[in-house]
Amino acid sequence: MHIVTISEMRELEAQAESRYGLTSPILMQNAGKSAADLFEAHLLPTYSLKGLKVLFLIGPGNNGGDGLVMAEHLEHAGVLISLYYWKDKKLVVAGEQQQGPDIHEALKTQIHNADYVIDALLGTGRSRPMPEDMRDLLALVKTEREQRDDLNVVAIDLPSGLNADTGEVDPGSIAANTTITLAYPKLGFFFFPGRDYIGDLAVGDIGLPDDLQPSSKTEMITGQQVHKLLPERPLNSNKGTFGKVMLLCGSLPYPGSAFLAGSSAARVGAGLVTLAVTEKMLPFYASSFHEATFAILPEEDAESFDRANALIEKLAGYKALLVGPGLGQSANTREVILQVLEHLRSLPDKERPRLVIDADGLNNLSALERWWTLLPKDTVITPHPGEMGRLSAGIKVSGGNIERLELARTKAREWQVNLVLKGSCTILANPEGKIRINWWGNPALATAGTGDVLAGMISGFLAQGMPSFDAATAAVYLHTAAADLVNEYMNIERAGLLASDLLPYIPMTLVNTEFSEL
Ligand SMILES: NC(=O)C1=CN([C@@H]2O[C@H](COP(=O)(O)OP(=O)(O)OC[C@H]3O[C@@H](n4cnc5c(N)ncnc54)[C@H](OP(=O)(O)O)[C@@H]3O)[C@@H](O)[C@H]2O)[C@@H](O)CC1
Ligand SMILES: [K+]
Repeated sequence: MHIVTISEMRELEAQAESRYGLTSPILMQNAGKSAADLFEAHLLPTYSLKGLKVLFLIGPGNNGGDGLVMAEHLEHAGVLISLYYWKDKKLVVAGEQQQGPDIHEALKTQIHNADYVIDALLGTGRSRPMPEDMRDLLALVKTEREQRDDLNVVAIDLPSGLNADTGEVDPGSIAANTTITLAYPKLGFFFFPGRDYIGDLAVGDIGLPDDLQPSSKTEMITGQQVHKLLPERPLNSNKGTFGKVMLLCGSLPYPGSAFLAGSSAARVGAGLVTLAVTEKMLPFYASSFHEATFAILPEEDAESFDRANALIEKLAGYKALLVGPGLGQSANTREVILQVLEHLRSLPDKERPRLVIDADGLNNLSALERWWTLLPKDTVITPHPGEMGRLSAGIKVSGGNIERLELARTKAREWQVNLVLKGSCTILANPEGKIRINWWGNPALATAGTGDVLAGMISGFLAQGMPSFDAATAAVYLHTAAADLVNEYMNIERAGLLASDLLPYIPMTLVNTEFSEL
């Protein structure tokens, strides 16, 4: 699904009118109806609309207009509606305009009684800081919600005061429990602080014709998209059908990473997983990872040439190679990586295993001048912000702010790689400047070994012949989906997820994509 900026959204609106006669009032009718439908279908699984108390905060522009249309639909469905028009300071309860000197007190009562407050004050037309009286209004809602957690705030299009391009927020903005955005998610939703203000995201349909598409090259990854990307599983198949993946991972202080990455490759459906390990490490893996096969390499103090060659000799017939997790950063190991890269570059396209480089693979690379010139075509790299900083000559990279986006786009082009810049809302960028962003994040993933799982999943998809950018896309989405399942089924509310908990849930995430709403 496209992600749009404010100007891209305006351009679409203009085209809708000039090419299809879809004027602003028509779009607004569609928007308000769609918001009401989403409210009913998704927001109220446990309530009925009849008798529900909903207060609408109505702003001066079209965002307020959307709110009014939504209110009308909900009123027909039996919702008890009150409307507060911010600009005119007018309060209407059940169709009656409230009179009297103290509208402010009457408004406070409405907020106190409401089940839901709909924030339809400002949308994409926000052009300056919020006036004090709008901040005060939202502060009343915020205070009330602090008193009782059964008050829900639903933002129409976006939480008022949020900058839809950058994710910056006004000091008066309040976080929504749910945002019903119209037509397409806005870029600012994916970056902090904005990300924290969106709550659950639903996307309303404003009736734009299918062939009217935004010019943006930025997409939000959706389950439906991933479902289409996943490889077929024909009946007439054997383990060769789904490809072999080789892992150059793990070393004495970090043995677990090869297990985690290899298991993840198998869990997304790779036909065969081979760990390239030394004889010293073999007993550990042979006893913990029964399904793996092994390529035995010389010990780590052997000549790098011999270590690399032992791997290269075994690589024929493999469709994917993962290098890095737990590998260590000795000069000898760096030499091994260099020789393996040289070998991969020398192979014809069809015979070349597709490469994923993660963790110590990246740390080793970043010690080299112009490291990106050493990579074979179609490589995927998966840095977290710290690794990204090292790869980019020491610049500081944030975990979730907007400047990550341009950095990812620029570097993927310059380095000619498929870049997975991890963080909250992981960003993927390909050499052609295409961007995909993962909306879903899960703080429980901030624990050791989850990166190994992600890298393993990517390599498992590559083994099945998926193009590199798509393999990374599917893996990133399913990785957070697996964490959500762990939270749900293991009842993990806050912390305590182990990377290995993800493994048994990965297959379920593949199936679930078929039924995902977004
Ligand atoms: N695009 C589409 O296709 C569709 C868009 N739709 C909807 O329209 C929304 C965009 O509508 P919009 O352009 O009217 O802007 P909106 O956000 O309602 O506010 C503008 C008003 O607020 C004012 N104002 C500005 N800043 C302010 C501030 N800080 N504090 C106070 N006031 C401020 C400004 O007034 P002025 O600057 O003139 O004083 C103006 O009156 C979009 O988010 C979506 O909900 C849908 O209906 C369907 C199709
Ligand atoms: K709003």
